[in-house]
Amino acid sequence: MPKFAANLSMLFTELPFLDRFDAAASAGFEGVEFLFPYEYETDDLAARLKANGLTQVLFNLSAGNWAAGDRGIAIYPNLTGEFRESVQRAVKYAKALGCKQLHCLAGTAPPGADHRQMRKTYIENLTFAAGALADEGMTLLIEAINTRDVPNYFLDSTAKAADVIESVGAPNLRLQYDVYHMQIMEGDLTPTIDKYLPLIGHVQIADTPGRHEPGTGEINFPFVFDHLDRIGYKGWIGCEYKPRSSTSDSLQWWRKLKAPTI
Ligand SMILES: O=C(O)C(=O)[C@@H](O)CO
Ligand SMILES: [Mg+2]
Repeated sequence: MPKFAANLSMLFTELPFLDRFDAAASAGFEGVEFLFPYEYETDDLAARLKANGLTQVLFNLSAGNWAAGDRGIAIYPNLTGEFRESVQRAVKYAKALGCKQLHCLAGTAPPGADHRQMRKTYIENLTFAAGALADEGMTLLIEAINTRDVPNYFLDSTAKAADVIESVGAPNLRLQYDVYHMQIMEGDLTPTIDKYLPLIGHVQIADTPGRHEPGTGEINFPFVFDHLDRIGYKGWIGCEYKPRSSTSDSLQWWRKLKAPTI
């Protein structure tokens, strides 16, 4: 069975953020991920991880003003200074939390934007970030995101992400393959995973339509999970979905997977 991490930005939101660590561990998770740690003290986060024996699997570099709709700053030529600061800050948090993977959002490119210039900036920023993370034994991840939820997101296909990874050419830059986004944009999930397996550092899941738990939509998750085992995927799977009702109810698929007779 693959290793599953609870995404604390989406699961257990019935609770204050710091209490979600305890809830994830009580539900049987051994790893957690979330969007951003920056409004919390590293000591408080580290204490929750330690008390619950949890691994911090992943979080994101700052991505601009999230509440205002920003989804990354890595492609903007006028924000390279801010980008570099965000790398330093993320590495500081990651070291304190023992976290080995950081995701870098790209940003959105409105119609008429200079895509060639943005790609150049993106490559330069990723090269800088991958270098800074390599010094700490960490991996940088990029994720293709569906443009229905995030219109104009710069990185919107697995092939484009693979091309960017090749252009940067850093061994610690890898792909975050989000099954939900890629079902919307591409379908053909397991052949795509097979093709890009050597690049995949992290997987995330949600069903579609709705971005709810496995079993609520069109994706055959038992097949996908078995497939990941069969092909030897050794990374984590982040449960990055919005529970259709309560988090506890939404975890029925997970209880079944752990104890198939239930
Ligand atoms: O939206 C997603 O999917 C994510 O993985 C977030 O971390 C933002 O990229
Ligand atoms: Mg994702």
